[in-house]
Amino acid sequence: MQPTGSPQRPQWTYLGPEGTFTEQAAQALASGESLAPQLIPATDLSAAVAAVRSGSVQRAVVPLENSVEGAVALAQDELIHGGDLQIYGEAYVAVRFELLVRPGTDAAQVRRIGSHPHGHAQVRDYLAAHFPQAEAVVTTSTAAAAQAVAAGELDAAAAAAIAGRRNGLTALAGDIGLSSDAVTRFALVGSPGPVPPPSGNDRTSLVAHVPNQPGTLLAVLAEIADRGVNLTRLESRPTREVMGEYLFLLDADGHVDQPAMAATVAALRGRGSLFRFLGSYPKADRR
Ligand SMILES: O=C(O)C(=O)C[C@]1(C(=O)O)C=C[C@@H](O)C=C1
Repeated sequence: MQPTGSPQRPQWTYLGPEGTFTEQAAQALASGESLAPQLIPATDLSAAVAAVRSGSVQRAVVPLENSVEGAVALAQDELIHGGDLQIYGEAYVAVRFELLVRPGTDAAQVRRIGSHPHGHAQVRDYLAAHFPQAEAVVTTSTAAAAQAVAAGELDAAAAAAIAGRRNGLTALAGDIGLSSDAVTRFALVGSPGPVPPPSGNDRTSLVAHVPNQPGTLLAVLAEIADRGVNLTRLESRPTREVMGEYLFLLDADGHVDQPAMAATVAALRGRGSLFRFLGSYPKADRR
């Protein structure tokens, strides 16, 4: 119970259960808040986003892209389709995988190994080399796989060390990912609202729609480049309407309150290419 008269703590959700990489991102983002949010695990990414859209929580933390496996398509699609969302912040989390088992399990007993699809993609080479006969079982998150191991439903999980500690598991092997330096970028999303003021090191995210005609994407990119705005990511996702028609997710350095970015956004809106403004927010990588 919160004492009467004290400010209500905001509620944030994240891809749970406890022990996911997303929880680590949520904790990092929450540590920057003056009023510590209450972190509530969600069963999957869509449930986390739905909780924001319904207003039952203020924010959701979702994985956007990984330095090894690339975009998290479902998160990109949630930003494009359905009710409008806005990005209020981002966090980078180092992604190190351990092969977690119940104490006493040896390698010969490992037949079913669980992880999130993005987790499996990052440990595929290790599993192929060391457990070629094992079945790769997809779970809703890496920590859900660790829970399933603790419950005896799986033999091993490729998950974060913290998921092992939370579930009483031990590591049969450590650092089993394709890259020891793998990083996942997470977004703090909410319903559309006031854009946070410029921090001096910001990113702006947009969704552009360009007709399938010669030069239309180039014209959008020229609006950005001609104003000296640095594009940091360009991702395409299907419109879900017509085969061969795409929406483009754009990330660029700068804040919509700054003249060059404001002019870029206005120009894209003017040519009918601005499908969604996803927000301006502080960059986490300081570059
Ligand atoms: O399952 C988790 O622990 C997550 O936080 C999800 C997720 C992802 O969606 O990419 C996050 C980081 C890792 O790259 C693997 C899985």
